[in-house]
Amino acid sequence: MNKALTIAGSDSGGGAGIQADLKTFQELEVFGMSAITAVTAQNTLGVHGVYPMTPEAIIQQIQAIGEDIGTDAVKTGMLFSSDIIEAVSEQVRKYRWENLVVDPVMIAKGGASLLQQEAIFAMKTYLLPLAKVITPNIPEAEVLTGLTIRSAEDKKEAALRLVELGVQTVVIKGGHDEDESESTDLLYDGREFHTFTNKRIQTKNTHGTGCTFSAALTAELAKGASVYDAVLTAKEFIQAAIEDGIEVGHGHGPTNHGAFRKKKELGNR
Ligand SMILES: Nc1ncnc2c1ncn2[C@@H]1O[C@H](COP(=O)(O)OP(=O)(O)O)[C@@H](O)[C@H]1O
Ligand SMILES: Cc1ncc(COP(=O)(O)O)c(N)n1
Repeated sequence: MNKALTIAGSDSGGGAGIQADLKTFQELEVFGMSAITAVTAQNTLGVHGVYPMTPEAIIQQIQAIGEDIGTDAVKTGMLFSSDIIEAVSEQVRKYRWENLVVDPVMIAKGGASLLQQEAIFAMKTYLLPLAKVITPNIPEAEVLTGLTIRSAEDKKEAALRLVELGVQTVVIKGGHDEDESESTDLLYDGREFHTFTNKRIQTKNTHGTGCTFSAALTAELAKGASVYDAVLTAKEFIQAAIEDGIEVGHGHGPTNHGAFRKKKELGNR
């Protein structure tokens, strides 16, 4: 069985972070492992508390996996501080983990900060150059490039700049796009642009969409898929998960991580 490791924050509400990643790995038949960078007290209404782990505790979790089990792919999510980013980058380099997906998580949907402002330098300097794929949403791509992104052309310009930072492939996600009918993700690998477009689903239940998308992409890379094919599957996975979103809590509910498998099983009958 192929293996994937997520290095990210815990979401007590179960829709985003480590919980979303592990559910997604399981659904895509990859053995999931985790190194927790921070514990958040979170539900569908927002983030109520953030408790970062020490860099030592994070390093030890990663080493426990690196020294014994190993992994076929790694993703990072919420990393919170420069110290954590530096520690994680050093471990990824040490184990030569090349299938690295960096989801540069910065702000939760409700507005809470999941990355300190000063950590953006460390993210760009130490972590992004190690990444095979980075998956910023539009506001994150704006912070990383200093550009304002409104049009499809702006997205392309931002992708070009992000590849200049040393990343192999950039996927700028379109969830925050102004387009009301579609959600388009843009892939750029330093040579070609590809777009992945699906119908925009009108729903408030989008908690954890970014985490789930990047976890699906990581699981597919762990199984040996090309980046293009992994993005294609991740896009299908998130579309099904949003379509079948779960009504729990009083705010932004989670997506349904089981929907993609259910849809495939129905299609195969
Ligand atoms: N309402 C929606 N309908 C269809 N796809 C969506 C919707 N919202 C987000 N997506 C898709 O979900 C994935 C995550 O995107 P996004 O919401 O931008 O990430 P984040 O959670 O990091 O802000 C992308 O593939 C995006 O196109
Ligand atoms: C612990 C943690 N990590 C990440 C997110 C971002 O979630 P989203 O996928 O909705 O951007 C979150 N809300 N909580």
